[in-house]
Amino acid sequence: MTARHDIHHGASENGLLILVVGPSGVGKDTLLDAARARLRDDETILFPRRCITRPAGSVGEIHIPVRAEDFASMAKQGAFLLSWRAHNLCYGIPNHVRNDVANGKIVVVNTSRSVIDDARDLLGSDHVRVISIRAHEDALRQRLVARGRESSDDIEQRLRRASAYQVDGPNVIAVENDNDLETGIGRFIDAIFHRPAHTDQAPGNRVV
Ligand SMILES: Nc1ncnc2c1ncn2[C@@H]1O[C@H](COP(=O)(O)OP(=O)(O)OP(=O)(O)O)[C@@H](O)[C@H]1O
Ligand SMILES: O=P(O)(O)OC[C@H]1O[C@H](OP(=O)(O)O)[C@H](O)[C@@H]1O
Repeated sequence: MTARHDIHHGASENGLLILVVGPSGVGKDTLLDAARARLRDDETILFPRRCITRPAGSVGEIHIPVRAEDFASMAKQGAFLLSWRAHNLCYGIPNHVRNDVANGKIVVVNTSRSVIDDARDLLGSDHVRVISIRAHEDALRQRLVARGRESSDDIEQRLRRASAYQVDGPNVIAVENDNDLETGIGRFIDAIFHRPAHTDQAPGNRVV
């Protein structure tokens, strides 16, 4: 569903789109919210809200609510840099992000694993970093149930999707979010700045 436009011309050397990916329940929005709060004084780093056909006021992420009947026409009019469908919802990253990256900003967004290559095609791999949040499969279920946003059927559907994609290619940083939240936040912020961080990557059923 992603419109293809070439923005290689004129892109700033420093601009970077950071895609935060991983299976539902792994902690993407939680880590993003914490980083957004801690880095709020850094004008070079932006955490834009996503357009989602999910009603406003849902548990968790603060998003830009879009009516399902409007989403397709918005996508056709080029409103989104990236867009995809998942969990019976439509998601869009607003198109202004392309200019933010071209102007040298670091833009951090929660996206589907299915649009990583679209982003690389659109912005060039040098301007895309992928932060792949990982956790044990059993942690995903516990967290989705505790979050209480989805029905049990939706949770099972999300868990089935957990291992649907492999995250690979250039400039991918894995962040383990199995431990306490503060550890996960520290690792996530290190990955945004691409600071080498200690990761005790224990074996087990990790979900990339
Ligand atoms: N390290 C952690 N330890 C314990 N609980 C966590 C940790 N990280 C996140 N959580 C909790 O797990 C639940 C799911 O987190 P979150 O909504 O951020 O996941 P997500 O990857 O954004 O999921 P989705 O893609 O479905 O939105 C939340 O209730 C959150 O508080
Ligand atoms: O499984 P994949 O395609 O990687 O991710 C599918 C969707 O699940 C998550 O959405 P939400 O935050 O749960 O609404 C991701 O942000 C993405 O939009």
